[in-house]
Amino acid sequence: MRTLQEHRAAVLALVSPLPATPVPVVAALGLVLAQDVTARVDLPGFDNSAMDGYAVRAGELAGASRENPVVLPVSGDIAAGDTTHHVLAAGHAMRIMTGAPLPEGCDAVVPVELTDGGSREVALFLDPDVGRHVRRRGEDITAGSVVLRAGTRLTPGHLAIAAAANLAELPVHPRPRVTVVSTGDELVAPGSALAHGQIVDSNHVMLRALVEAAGAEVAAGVHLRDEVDAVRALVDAPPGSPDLVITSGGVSMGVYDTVKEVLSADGGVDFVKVAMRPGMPQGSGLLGAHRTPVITLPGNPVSSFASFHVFVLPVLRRLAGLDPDDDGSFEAQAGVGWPTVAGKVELTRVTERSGQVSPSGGQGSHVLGALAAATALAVVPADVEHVTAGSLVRCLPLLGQNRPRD
Ligand SMILES: Nc1nc2c(c(=O)[nH]1)N[C@H]1C(S)=C(S)[C@@H](COP(=O)(O)OP(=O)(O)OC[C@H]3O[C@@H](n4cnc5c(N)ncnc54)[C@H](O)[C@@H]3O)O[C@H]1N2
Ligand code: MOO
Repeated sequence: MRTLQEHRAAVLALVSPLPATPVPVVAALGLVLAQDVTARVDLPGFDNSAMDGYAVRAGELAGASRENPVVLPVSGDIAAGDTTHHVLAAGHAMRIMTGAPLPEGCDAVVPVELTDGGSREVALFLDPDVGRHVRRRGEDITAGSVVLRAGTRLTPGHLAIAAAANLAELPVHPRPRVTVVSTGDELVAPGSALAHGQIVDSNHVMLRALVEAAGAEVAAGVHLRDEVDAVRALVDAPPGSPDLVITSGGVSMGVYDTVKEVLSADGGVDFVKVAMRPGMPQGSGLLGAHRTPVITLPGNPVSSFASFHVFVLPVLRRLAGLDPDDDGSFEAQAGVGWPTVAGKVELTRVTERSGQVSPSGGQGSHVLGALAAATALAVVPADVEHVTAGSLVRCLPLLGQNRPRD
């Protein structure tokens, strides 16, 4: 039997980061930068006003106050977006708006609230320092400087600075595209009339949602019956031409476990037992002549869900250009004690409350109630047989939860 770490290493060895590609800055949210990027312009690009008010020469307003205003003629208006090169004549003020370029000769701005608001001449009540309410060219960023580093997962703030630095496209690792395949003759779509022995294909919905919650894209989603020809067609040409195929079901010891039968014969996929609960039967490899990476997950819904978090998520992170190990794991205190299986890593579905974790309900690999209630998986090492209340356990946050992750 493999350890969880050994199988994780085996699946990670199947992939490398997807090659960098330029993507429009508006479409880059959540993607990972493949190279450092540098500003194309200074930010601000020109000296400009931080206030709606009057452009002045500070030295001409010495001693100005509400009681002793300095009155100057107003020689014009400058709006944001005005591309004319204005010059502030000595002994004059110009009306200026927030973001408008300063006229030559101006070294301070008096906010309109500290004036009488005049349009032909203005009484100014402020004796400003040089540079007051002025945003200097390049004070935020200078052209040619690195604004974002390779490896950054792009947030709205990152996109704002990239756009302001006048970058139309960013070199990123594209979003990994995943084909989700559920297998089994017993499966029908949600909302169907269920004949005896049939169940709803909930793994299909769950795995697609996990793919999206992990920041990847569903290339195609299919349900296959336990038929050799159907699985062989998947080997020959996975729908959606994905970067990764994930399957659920058909990997254990049953006589209708067609995924295992066909994919082992295909030669590219190894089926192994991993010392973990749930999720013992696993498979991975490179599918067919096109060598698309594939991870075969067990059919039991909780097993599929837990296996996704420990095997598929790191692979998606690596494809996306992220560190697979930087998965947001955290330590928490066990709020209660609970028994675990000896000799296998146990992935207990837990809920977190006030910094403590407790099992979220029944732990059978078919029990969806506890899965839906959980916020994390407690990763209990193989040599632990009983988690004692108050001990520290390592936890992996569940995808789609509102915990901070990059
Ligand atoms: N003799 C043995 N039997 C089993 C073993 C074993 O070692 N020896 N391992 C058990 C373990 S552990 C697991 S996990 C399962 C894995 O089985 P498969 O991956 O082959 O999955 P199936 O047999 O197809 O289904 C198992 C279970 O899950 C339900 N299922 C399957 N697909 C879906 C789906 N898309 N949506 C919802 N539910 C699904 C299915 O109806 C079964 O109840 O094998 C054990 N058996
Ligand atoms: O390994 Mo299975 O996933 O325990 O039910």
